[in-house]
Amino acid sequence: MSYSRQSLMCRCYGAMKKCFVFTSPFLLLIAGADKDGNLIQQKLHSICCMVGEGCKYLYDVISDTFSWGIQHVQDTGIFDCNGNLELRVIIASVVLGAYSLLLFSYVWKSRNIRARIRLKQDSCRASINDLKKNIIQVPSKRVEEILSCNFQELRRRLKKGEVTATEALAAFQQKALTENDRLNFLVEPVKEAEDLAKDCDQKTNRDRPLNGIPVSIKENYFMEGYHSTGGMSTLLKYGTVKEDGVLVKVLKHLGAVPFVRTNIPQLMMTFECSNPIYGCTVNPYNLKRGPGGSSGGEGAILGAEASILGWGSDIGGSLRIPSHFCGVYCLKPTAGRLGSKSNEELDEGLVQSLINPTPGPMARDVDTLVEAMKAVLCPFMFELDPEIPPIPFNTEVYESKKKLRIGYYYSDGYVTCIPGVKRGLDEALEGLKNRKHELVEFVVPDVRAMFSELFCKACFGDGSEHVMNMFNDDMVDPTITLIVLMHQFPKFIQKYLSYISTWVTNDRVTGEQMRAMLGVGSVTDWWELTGKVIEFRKSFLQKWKDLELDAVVCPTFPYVAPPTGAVKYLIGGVTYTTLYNVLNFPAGCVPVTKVTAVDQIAMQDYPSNMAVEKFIKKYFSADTGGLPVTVQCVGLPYQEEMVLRVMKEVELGVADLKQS
Ligand SMILES: CCCCCCCCCCCCCCCCCC(=O)NCCO
Repeated sequence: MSYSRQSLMCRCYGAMKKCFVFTSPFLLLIAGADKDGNLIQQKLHSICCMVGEGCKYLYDVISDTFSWGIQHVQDTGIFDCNGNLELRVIIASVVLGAYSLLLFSYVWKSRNIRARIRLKQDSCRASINDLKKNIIQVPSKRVEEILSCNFQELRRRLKKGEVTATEALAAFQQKALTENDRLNFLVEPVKEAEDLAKDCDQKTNRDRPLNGIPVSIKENYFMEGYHSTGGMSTLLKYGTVKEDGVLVKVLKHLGAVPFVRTNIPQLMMTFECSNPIYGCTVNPYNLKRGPGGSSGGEGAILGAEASILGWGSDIGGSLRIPSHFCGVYCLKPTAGRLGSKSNEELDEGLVQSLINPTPGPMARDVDTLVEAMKAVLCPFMFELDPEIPPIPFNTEVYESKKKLRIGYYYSDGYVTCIPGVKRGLDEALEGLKNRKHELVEFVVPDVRAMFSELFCKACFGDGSEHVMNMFNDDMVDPTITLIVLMHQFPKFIQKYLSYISTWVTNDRVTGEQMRAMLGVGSVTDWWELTGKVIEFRKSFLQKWKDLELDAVVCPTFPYVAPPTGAVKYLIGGVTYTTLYNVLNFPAGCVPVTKVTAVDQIAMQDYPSNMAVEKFIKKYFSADTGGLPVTVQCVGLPYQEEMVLRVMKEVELGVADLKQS
């Protein structure tokens, strides 16, 4: 699908609107001015003085522009401003008329957007209700029996014919429908699931590696006949996808049964899970809190045990953050290992290729992730997408008994982890030590610069223009209203606001991030940014090599699931995950513990210098009991098998600790 025509129209419309909105006040001022423009200038001055000293610069700019406007009008002699009332009335009427037109077009557009959203919502609701009515009836005891199987056990039973694929599907559909009423992780059920399951029940198909395993799929994955919107209703206009993406084709080929499509945040660049089409998903452990994002629907469905294997994607933490918030396992592969033709990233035709997203599996134990990776890294996928390096799963690395040298860190130097998260890492490290692995302290480089100067500049290198064009024809979810609103201002005002925000938050990263989102200026700047990313990767790799590490274990995120709607105050935490996207290192998450009452009391000593720390203190000192904590295991590029091995070691080590 190509967005170029829409993009051009949006750009023209957006530019015209901006031009008009920002120049018309000046026209009105001119219309209302006396001969020298004094009256209005005086008013402006007193308003700016009232707002405060900080506005002096703004006043100067406006005042200069205004004087220039008056002068220009007088010089050209087009309008006589010397008290000619009629002319002023004409200017004022034209401006107000144009404003009314703008208002009308806004109302008209909103109406269309709402209608488009309602249509999709109605069709999703109808699909869910249809499934509720027509679901294959399986006795509840049988459902419980199926749901209590782990992946290996379910696969064994399916293979032996002790459980049919149709029964397995019905069990997970039932569970998903029930849990969805409480958590809202469903976008829509997959209608063909029953046919796929029936096909799996043919005896000849039983040997396929994932035969009959129901899998949940994030909404941005391409599936024939389904919309892939990333929560942007404007993309509904392009209709449903015409062909399955690579991973969906591979999963079906392996016998998996995609049975539901799950929710995401609008734009997929935040870790809330809310958008104007499908609504807000909540956390299975605490309904007032979010499941994370952007693969938040996957986090919630797996956390609620209504799926056994899910597929999400990650460019800044979107697999790892929901895993951490919902207490499930995930693997973010090296971008490239599973290719790039599986899911919608909202930028097809306009691709940022410096920091790449990657699809990846989510599950309820390490073994499932291992089996999923073993299965999909197959000749069928390598043939389907020759750009994927034909590297099958390296069982030798995964099963090796060699003792490992593992780096660790408790802090990346920016946002301090809350006590529950630190304790989680303590336990993981103790488990690893007990299993005779060598632990080495690892100091990560300056993540503040990495986040704003590399991650945000790369991801929003066009000054957020592409996404803002899409918002011209969409509703904005309340979770990102502030940041989208800010991008409506001219760049110089955004820059001004970024400095104010650094001062208000006592945190230079917030301002730097805002400026980074204004984009890079030229191709030379982009090349310079590319050079910086390469240099950062090189020096990080050197540090890793100097310490002769096999892997690194560290916090996944500095805090646990936040209240819904609070992410906008807590963005800073994301440096723990974005680091490994900038580096393009594979990373996976293992649940290790849950927040306790003691952890909550220990929040008293949490720092509160920067605004983000104050918010963390506010949101995580209470009501966090029982929320899951994971640790992040990291490996070198294309060493997913090593990451999985370390994850398994952590899983076993922590289990041993709990038993002793
Ligand atoms: C101009 C409007 C932009 C609004 C979006 C809000 C931007 C917040 C600043 C960036 C923070 C980055 C968070 C990253 C979250 C994870 C994203 C991710 O991995 N997405 C996966 C897509 O497959």
